[in-house]
Amino acid sequence: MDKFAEIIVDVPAMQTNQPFTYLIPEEFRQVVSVGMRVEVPFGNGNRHIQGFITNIVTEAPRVTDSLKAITNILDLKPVLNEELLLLADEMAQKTYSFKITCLQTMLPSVMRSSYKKWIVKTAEIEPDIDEQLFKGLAEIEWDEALESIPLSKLLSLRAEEKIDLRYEVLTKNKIKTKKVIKKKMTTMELREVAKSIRANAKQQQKLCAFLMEFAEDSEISLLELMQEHDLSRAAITSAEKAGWLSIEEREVYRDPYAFQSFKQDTPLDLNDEQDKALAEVIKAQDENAATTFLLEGVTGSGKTEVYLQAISHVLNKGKTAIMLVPEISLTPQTVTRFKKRFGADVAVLHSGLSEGERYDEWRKIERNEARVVVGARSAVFAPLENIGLLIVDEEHESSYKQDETPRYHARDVAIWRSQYHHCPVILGSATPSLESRARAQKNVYQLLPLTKRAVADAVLPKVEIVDMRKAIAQTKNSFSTELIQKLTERLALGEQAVLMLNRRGFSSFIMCRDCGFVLPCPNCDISLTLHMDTKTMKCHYCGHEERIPYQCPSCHSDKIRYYGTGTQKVETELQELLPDARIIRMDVDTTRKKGSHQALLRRFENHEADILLGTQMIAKGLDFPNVTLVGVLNADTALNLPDFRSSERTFQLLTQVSGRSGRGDKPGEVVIQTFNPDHYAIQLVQDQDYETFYRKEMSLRHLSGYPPYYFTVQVVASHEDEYLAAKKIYQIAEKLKTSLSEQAVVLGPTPKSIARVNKRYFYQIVIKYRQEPNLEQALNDLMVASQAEIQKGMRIVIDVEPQNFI
Ligand SMILES: Nc1ncnc2c1ncn2[C@@H]1O[C@H](COP(=O)(O)OP(=O)(O)OP(=O)(O)O)[C@@H](O)[C@H]1O
Ligand SMILES: [Zn+2]
Ligand SMILES: [Zn+2]
Repeated sequence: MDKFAEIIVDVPAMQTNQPFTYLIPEEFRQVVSVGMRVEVPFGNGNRHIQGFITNIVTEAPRVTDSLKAITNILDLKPVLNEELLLLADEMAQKTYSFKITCLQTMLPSVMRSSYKKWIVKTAEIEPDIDEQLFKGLAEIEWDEALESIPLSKLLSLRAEEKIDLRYEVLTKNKIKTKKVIKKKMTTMELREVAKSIRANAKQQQKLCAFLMEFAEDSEISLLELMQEHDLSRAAITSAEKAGWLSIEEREVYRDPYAFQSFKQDTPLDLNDEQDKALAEVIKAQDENAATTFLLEGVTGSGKTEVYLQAISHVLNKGKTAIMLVPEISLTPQTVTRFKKRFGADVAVLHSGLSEGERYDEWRKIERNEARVVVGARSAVFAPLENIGLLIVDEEHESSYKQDETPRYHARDVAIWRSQYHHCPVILGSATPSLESRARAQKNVYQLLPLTKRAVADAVLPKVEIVDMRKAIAQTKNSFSTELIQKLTERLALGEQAVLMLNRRGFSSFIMCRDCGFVLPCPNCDISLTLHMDTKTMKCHYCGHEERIPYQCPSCHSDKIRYYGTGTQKVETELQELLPDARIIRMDVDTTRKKGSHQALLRRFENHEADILLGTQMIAKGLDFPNVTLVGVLNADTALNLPDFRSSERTFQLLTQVSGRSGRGDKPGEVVIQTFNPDHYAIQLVQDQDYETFYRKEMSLRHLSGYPPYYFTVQVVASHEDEYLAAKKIYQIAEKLKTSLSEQAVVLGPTPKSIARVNKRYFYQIVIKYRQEPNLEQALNDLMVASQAEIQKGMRIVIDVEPQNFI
C-alpha cells in the first residue's frame, strides 16, 4: 500500500500555506512520522527544501502522476508533537502569519534550517569559462561562483541550460559528545596480558592494572582517565589496538549551571492569603480544570513561593510545568530559587545561553529528563508532555508579545496550552495588564489577591515624590537634595540602595551649540545615540554606527556637545557627590558580555557595593533584603509618549521598582523625582494602589474608546518610496472601510512616529472594534493581496493587539 505525507514546506508564502502531498519512498515507510522534518524537492529544477510532516495518509491524492517523493529525513524522531502542530495552525490563523513560520518559531534557533546553494554543470561549457567557474570541480558553491564570474554570466549559462542550482539543506543542530572508555577484556584475560607487558612500559602497566579493577559494563570518560590516572593518550590508543578497551562517543549536555551547586531548600509556611491562593490552584489541578487565575499580589507578597508550591503539587501527580518570566528578570536569583527547590528537574531557556546550551536544554525537555521549564517568551513552546500547570509571571510585560512574525503573545499561547491539557494557568503580577484585570472583573479569569508582604513584619515602602520643577532650580545635577540626603543615611547605616534611570523614550545625543545641528541616522528619521564604551554614535533602529564627530558636520564649529542624561554621566555625578560610595552601574553597555549581568548582581548581593545604578533592567524580580532605599531619577520620560498605554507603563514600572525596597525585615523608602508630581500614574504609586489606578485608567479608556473596551489590529505598510507606502495604506484603509461593518473604526492613516527606519517609510492604520464578523475574512484577503506586492518592494504587516501604537 502506498503511503503519502502531507508536508508544510519552507516557503513562507500564501500559495504554500497549506500542506503539499509527497510520496513516502519504500525505504522510509517504517521510519517517518508526523512532526518530523524532511527534505523534499520543490518547484522546478533541483531545488530541495525543508518541510514538516503534518499528516500521513494511505489514500493517494487525486492527481498522482506529478507526485514527488521525500528525498531525505532530517530527524530521527518527531521534533514537534501533535499538540504543537495543532497550536501552529491556531497561531497562524490568529496572528495572520504563515504556518511554516509558526512551526519554525517553536524550535530552538539552531534547529532552524539554513541553506547552501551549489552550482552544478548540466552540459558542456566553453573550456575557459569552465575552468574559471568550476576550477576542475563538478560543482561549486554559489557564493564562491559569484566571486569568479558575474551574476549576469551565470544567468545566461542557466538560460542555455548549461548549469543549474542545487540547494543543500543544512541543519545546525550539532550535538556535543565526549569519548568514554569501556573495558573489552575480562579481568582474567587482562591478568594474562599483564604478564607479557615489558617492565619499562610503565604506562601500559598502570593502564592494565586500572582496567583489572574497573567493573565491566561501566564507563569512564577518556579525559578523566588521562587526568586522574596520569595516563597518556598514546597508551590508551595502543590499548585500544590491542583490544583491551574500546573508545566510544557519548552525547553530553552543555549545562550552563554545571559548576554551581544548589542546596535543596524546603517549602515555606504560607500565610493565609498565599494558602488560600494555593488551595484554589490545587483544586483546579485536581479537577483538571483549565482555569485562568490572575494572581494579583503586591511586590514582595510571595507570589513566587505560591508558584513553587503549586508546581510541587503537579510534580507529585507525575505531571510537568512551565513557568515564564520576562527575559530581563530571568536573573540568576530566579533560576537559583527554582534549582534549589526542584534540582535537576529544571530546564532553563533564555537568550543568555549560547545556542548550543539552549539546544541541549531543549533536548533534555524533549526526552522527559526535565519536568519543570523556566524560561522567557519562547519557552512557552517547550515540548513538555502532560502539562499540569503553566505560569506567566509579570504577565503585564509587553515583551511577552513577539515583535516580529509570528506576532504571538505568550500569555495567549499559555492559555491555549492549558485548555489543551485541561490544567490551570496562573497569570501573576503586582500590576496586571488592564486587559487581564478586566477579564478577572468579568469572572473570565479567577482573581487571587495577595495584599500584604510575605516576610514577617515587612511592609510596603514609604514613597516620597519630589517635584523636580522646584528642585532643578537648586541643583545642577540629576539629584534632588532629598535623594542625596537619604543616600547618605543608607551609607552610614551600611544599607544598600537601588537607583533607576528611566531610559524609555529617551537617549543621549550630540548637538552643535552654534547651529543646533543634531547628528541624524542616514537611514532613519532619528538622531544617533552616543555610546561612550565603544566611542561611537549608533542608531538604535537599524544598527548604523559611526565615529563621534569632533566638529559640527554642518557649520564646522567645534562646539559640539553631549546632551541627555546617560547612566555613565549620572554615575560620574554621583561619585562626585558621594565620594565614598561604591557604585555598580548596570546598563546595556556594562552587561553586554555573557555572564556580566549575573556577575554584577552577585557583587551587589555580596554587598561589595552600596548603590546599584541602572536602567529599567534593575526594576524587576530582584529580592535583596538589605536594600532599603530605591530612587527613581526621572519618573516621567515615558509619560508623554503618544501611546494610550503610557500611563499604564509608567505606573507599572514605578510600582515594580519601588517594590525592590524594604523586602526584608528593615523598612524601606522610595524617592521618585518627577516633573509631573500631580499625575495620577505617579500619585497612585505612593500607596502602590493598583486597584484605584485600574478604576481610574479604565474610565479613561472607556471615554476614549481604547482597549480593553475595544480590540485593536494595526496594519503597517512600508516601502523605500514614501509616496508608494502612503498610497498603499490609503488604499488598504478604503478597502477595509467598505468590507468591515459599521461598528468597526479605522483610525488613520498616519505615518509612524519614526516615519523612516532603515531607508523604509512606515505608514499605519489601526482598526478598532468590539465584535466584527467580517474581520477575519478582510484580513485574510489583505494577506493574499499583499503577497503580490512583495516583489514590488512593499511590505505589509498585520499586528493583532499591538503593544506599540507609535
Ligand atoms: N510564607 C512566607 N513566609 C516567609 N517569607 C516568605 C513567604 N513567602 C515568601 N516569602 C519571602 O518573601 C520575599 C518575597 O517573596 P517573592 O519574591 O516570592 O515575592 P513576589 O511577590 O514574587 O515579589 P515581586 O513581584 O516583588 O518580585 C522572599 O524573600 C521570600 O522568600
Ligand atoms: Zn538607523
Ligand atoms: Zn553647527
